[in-house]
Amino acid sequence: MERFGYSDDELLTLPLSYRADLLAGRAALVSGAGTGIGKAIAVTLGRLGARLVICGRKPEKLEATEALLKRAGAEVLPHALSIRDPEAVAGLLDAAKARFGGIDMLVNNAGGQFPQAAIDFSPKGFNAVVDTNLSGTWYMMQAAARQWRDRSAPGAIVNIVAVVGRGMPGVAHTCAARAGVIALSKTVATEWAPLGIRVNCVAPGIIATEGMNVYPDEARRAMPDTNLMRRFGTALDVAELVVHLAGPAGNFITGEVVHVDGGNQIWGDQWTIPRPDWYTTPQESPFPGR
Ligand SMILES: CCCCCCC/C=C/C(=O)SCCNC(=O)CCNC(=O)[C@H](O)C(C)(C)COP(=O)(O)OP(=O)(O)OC[C@H]1O[C@@H](n2cnc3c(N)ncnc32)[C@H](O)[C@@H]1OP(=O)(O)O
Ligand SMILES: NC(=O)C1=CN([C@@H]2O[C@H](COP(=O)(O)OP(=O)(O)OC[C@H]3O[C@@H](n4cnc5c(N)ncnc54)[C@H](OP(=O)(O)O)[C@@H]3O)[C@@H](O)[C@H]2O)C=CC1
Repeated sequence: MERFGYSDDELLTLPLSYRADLLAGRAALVSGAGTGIGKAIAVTLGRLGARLVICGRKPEKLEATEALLKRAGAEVLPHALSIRDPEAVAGLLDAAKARFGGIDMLVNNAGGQFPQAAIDFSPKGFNAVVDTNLSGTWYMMQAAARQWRDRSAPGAIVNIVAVVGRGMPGVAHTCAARAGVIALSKTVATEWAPLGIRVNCVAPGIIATEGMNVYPDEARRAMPDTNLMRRFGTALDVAELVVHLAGPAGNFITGEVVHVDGGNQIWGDQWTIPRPDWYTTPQESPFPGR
């Protein structure tokens, strides 16, 4: 199988667009940091001087990112949990406070879905995706905001979502959850501005990560045709945008959804499951209008 995503050495050495001490003295919490985009975000923040709290369900994935962050000279606190457990999330924020005095930036990257026709979703499958991507992200946002309020400290949240403006056939559950995160983010950007908390979303298009292996070969092969650049984006494309929004360059940006998608929001098919004949061959509608 084709390798998707960066090697550890690439994550540590690829040139960045920011000065090396940009985030010195700041602490960041990144969810889903054991793989793919989350790992690239954590390592990029660490290379720029931030201290890191990293979380995800599987400790062995976090250990790999921890080792990489140490090679980058960053202090790191790994903490295994499911973001679907609100008490565990509260404990995570407590642990971050005990170790670093609190965080300055929260990046909600953990998430995922499986491709399936919506008509076949089971209640358990639909709920698993909504619990992870919407509820889990919310528990993290609220726990961080409460801590910032209680510390009278400012904070920045970046939520990783997806390109959902036109829907995405095959992943309706995630479209519903991500649209929910976008609406939540815009709403609390307003409620929390008086607390000095900024809230933004990043919507990646197709990004080369090992997470892409959940899609069938045929769907993955067609993915470069879904954007104007005719290729996959990289985890660093996403990570550098996160630095912009969470760091000092983003000080006047809140309530925003920034797409890093090669133009997929305006052009390109988005099928993640085989298309029905309806969309591939000329059809005469069996449902004529009156
Ligand atoms: C052309 C443009 C394409 C753009 C692509 C779309 C943009 C997004 C890309 C990405 O996000 S890249 C990849 C990101 N990573 C992942 O998606 C990770 C893989 N997915 C998951 O981990 C799961 O899907 C999950 C549901 C998000 C995890 O939840 P949980 O661990 O609780 O789930 P499970 O225990 O595995 O399953 C619960 C329940 O869900 C149903 N289900 C799960 N997988 C499938 C499947 N492949 N097909 C059908 N149904 C599935 C099922 O009901 C499960 O219950 P049980 O049957 O196991 O009892
Ligand atoms: N790659 C792409 O093209 C796109 C990705 N995205 C989104 O970007 C994010 C990162 O994707 P990517 O890196 O490609 O995929 P990955 O599958 O590699 O990353 C997802 C991460 O989320 C973690 N995670 C999943 N569920 C939970 C949970 N309940 N609690 C804590 N952590 C969890 C996983 O770790 P563990 O299994 O250890 O819990 C994993 O590290 C996801 O939200 C994804 O949906 C959006 C659009 C496009």
